[in-house]
Amino acid sequence: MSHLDDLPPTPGKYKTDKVPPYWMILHHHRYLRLSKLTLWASLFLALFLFYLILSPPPSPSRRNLNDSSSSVSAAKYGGSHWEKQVRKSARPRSPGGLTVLVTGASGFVGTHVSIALRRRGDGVLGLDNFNRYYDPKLKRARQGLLERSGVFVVEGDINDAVLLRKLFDVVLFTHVMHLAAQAGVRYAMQNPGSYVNSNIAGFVNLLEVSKSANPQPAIVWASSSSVYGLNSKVPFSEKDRTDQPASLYAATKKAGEGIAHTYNHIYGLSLTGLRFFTVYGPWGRPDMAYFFFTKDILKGKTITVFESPDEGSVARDFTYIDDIVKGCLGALDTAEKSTGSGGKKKGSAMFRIYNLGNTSPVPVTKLVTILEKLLKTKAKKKIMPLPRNGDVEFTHANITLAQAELGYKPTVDLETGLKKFVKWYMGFYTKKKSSW
Ligand SMILES: O=C(O)[C@H]1O[C@H](OP(=O)(O)OP(=O)(O)OC[C@H]2O[C@@H](n3ccc(=O)[nH]c3=O)[C@H](O)[C@@H]2O)[C@H](O)[C@@H](O)[C@@H]1O
Repeated sequence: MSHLDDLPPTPGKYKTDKVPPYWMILHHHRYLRLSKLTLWASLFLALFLFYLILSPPPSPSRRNLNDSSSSVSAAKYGGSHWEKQVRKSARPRSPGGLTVLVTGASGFVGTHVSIALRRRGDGVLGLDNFNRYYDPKLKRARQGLLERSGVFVVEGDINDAVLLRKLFDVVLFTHVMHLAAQAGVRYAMQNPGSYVNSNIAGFVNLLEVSKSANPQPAIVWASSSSVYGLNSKVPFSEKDRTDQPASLYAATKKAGEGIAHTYNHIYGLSLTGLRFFTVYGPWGRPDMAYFFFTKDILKGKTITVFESPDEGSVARDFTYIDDIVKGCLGALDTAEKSTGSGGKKKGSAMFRIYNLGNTSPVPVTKLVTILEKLLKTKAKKKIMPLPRNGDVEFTHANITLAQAELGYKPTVDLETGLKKFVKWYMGFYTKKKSSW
């Protein structure tokens, strides 16, 4: 019922000797409405004051964050001491070394790439929001490792344009290694917003700030093998179609490739996308199968192993972290300069996409057998048909292009790589007596 519905629809319809005059009714209704309005206004004011008292002051890292579920901690930056740390970390130690901003530096790939760059004398500044997608203690432990290698990690979010501009003001980055992302294929069904927030909005924010920087950096970023989606032609080549994603994660990574292309086209940013194939190894991600299978096998918990609908095995082109690091460094080293300045394109810049895989897919059942052997424990397995949760049946990389242009040549097979992972896992989790 609208607030007008209780007024007489046709004035003059009522007899004047039985009902008060129209203006009196109107006045009475106005009075009632006014007092109701005052009541609601006071209630709203009280609630607003209550909210103001209870809510914490806004932190810069949340300014552009439209998804609260990523649990971004408050950014800690600014001041002369902070700027000194930033400059020191970003300063190359060898002549001609690169000056690289690594986003997602406390992530799995970010940590390894940052340390490798630092070791060979490049300047590296890390950026990470330490969100709670998986155990932040592991990210903090990686941060400790980075600090011991001389890499300072700024705590902040790629959606924070003010922070990014500040970093580009303090340091003239020659390169950005963009690894900050919302990873994981299956989690996209639970928290779709976090994928849009990091992989699309965050990426655009980074590109916006980079295109306005002087000089513009060359950018290398993480795409994913998942962009091949439901393709059945193997091995996957960069020339193949990528328009059938099976998960929102894949769709956001594919969108990232399109977005990158526009920034290359309009602003002359040099951009290189790397399609990683199921990267694993020490300091890895606890949300990935090889990691939580290890944890569950050791605990005697049942693991679920997916199989194809036709009872065939699900397989992945598992790629060891050291091989991926070499591919990342190869991409940074061969990236040509961006051409734009002052936010304007001056000439065409390079745009590249490469597969970084291992070229030998292994069934997930074989992954379990290797783990059982390394852990000397029989796994309790539940075999289940592959659910429609974003997973694809198999991945297999054609790496000819990366081999020819980046000098990429994977050398570690799954058994050798898992051996190194298990060694790290046992050392890390038993030494720390963690609750894992
Ligand atoms: O290659 C990539 O681009 C992607 O690789 C991994 O995704 P995925 O290959 O699905 O890796 P896992 O989640 O570790 O799964 C590995 C295999 O184990 C299987 N699996 C997973 C979970 C489970 O409980 N049981 C199971 O059999 C999956 O179906 C898959 O075949 C990463 O999680 C993504 O972030 C990355 O982008």
